[in-house]
Amino acid sequence: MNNLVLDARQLKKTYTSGPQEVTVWQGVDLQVKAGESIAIVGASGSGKTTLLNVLGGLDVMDQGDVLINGQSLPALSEKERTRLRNQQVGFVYQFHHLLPEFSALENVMMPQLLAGIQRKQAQQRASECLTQMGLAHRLGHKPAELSGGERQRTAIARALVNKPRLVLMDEPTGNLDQQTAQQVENAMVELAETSDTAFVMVTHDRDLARRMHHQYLLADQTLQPLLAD
Ligand SMILES: Nc1ncnc2c1ncn2[C@@H]1O[C@H](COP(=O)(O)OP(=O)(O)OP(=O)(O)O)[C@@H](O)[C@H]1O
Repeated sequence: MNNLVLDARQLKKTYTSGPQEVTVWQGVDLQVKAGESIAIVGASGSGKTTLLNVLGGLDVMDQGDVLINGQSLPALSEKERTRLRNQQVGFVYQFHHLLPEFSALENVMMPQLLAGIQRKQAQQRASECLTQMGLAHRLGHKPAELSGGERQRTAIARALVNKPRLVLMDEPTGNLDQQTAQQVENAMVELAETSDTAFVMVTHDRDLARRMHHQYLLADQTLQPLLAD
């Protein structure tokens, strides 16, 4: 079991709403191996984003344990968690969150500079990642000078640049028109097929979910394998 990248055990998350404690989900188990891709679908409000944030150490759970590469997130200090996130986890969101005043290349270099990698080396690796996403001709463009699909592919390149073991994606094509979404999806599916990174994607789109190796449904406060419909 040593190629398990993500090992989430018996997770429970609650929110306090006035005098009431509201359970978002409980008893959540999820294991993802290197090279595996999984999709999580579920209705709006079922807790998909909350789960992704807990898996990536951006939010805390009430019970359970999350191990990334065998390291238990609750056992780490905040500083160690930040370091682990920077070096081993990539995030892709529905909105690209690129820095507007920097070029695509500089945006993708950023996580490496934060990790202490030298500028020249960072530049080369960022250029490689953007080229892999079909953006070799857009390195110097700022986000406002890129199309929606190009921005999202830049965000994916940024998530991959530090060679993370795990990539977490929250509705990565949710903000794109159908044709652009299709192009970005194809790029993601190819990545998931060819790399040994583990991918966890939250999506409303069951067709896209089916292109991942395994599908789960978040409903009735639990995570369960999604049966074919
Ligand atoms: N900080 C908070 N305090 C209280 N309740 C919260 C908080 N954040 C989220 N919730 C509640 O937790 C539930 C799950 O929210 P979450 O955003 O994870 O759902 P989701 O499945 O990702 O929804 P969507 O598909 O609409 O993005 C919702 O009912 C939401 O209102």
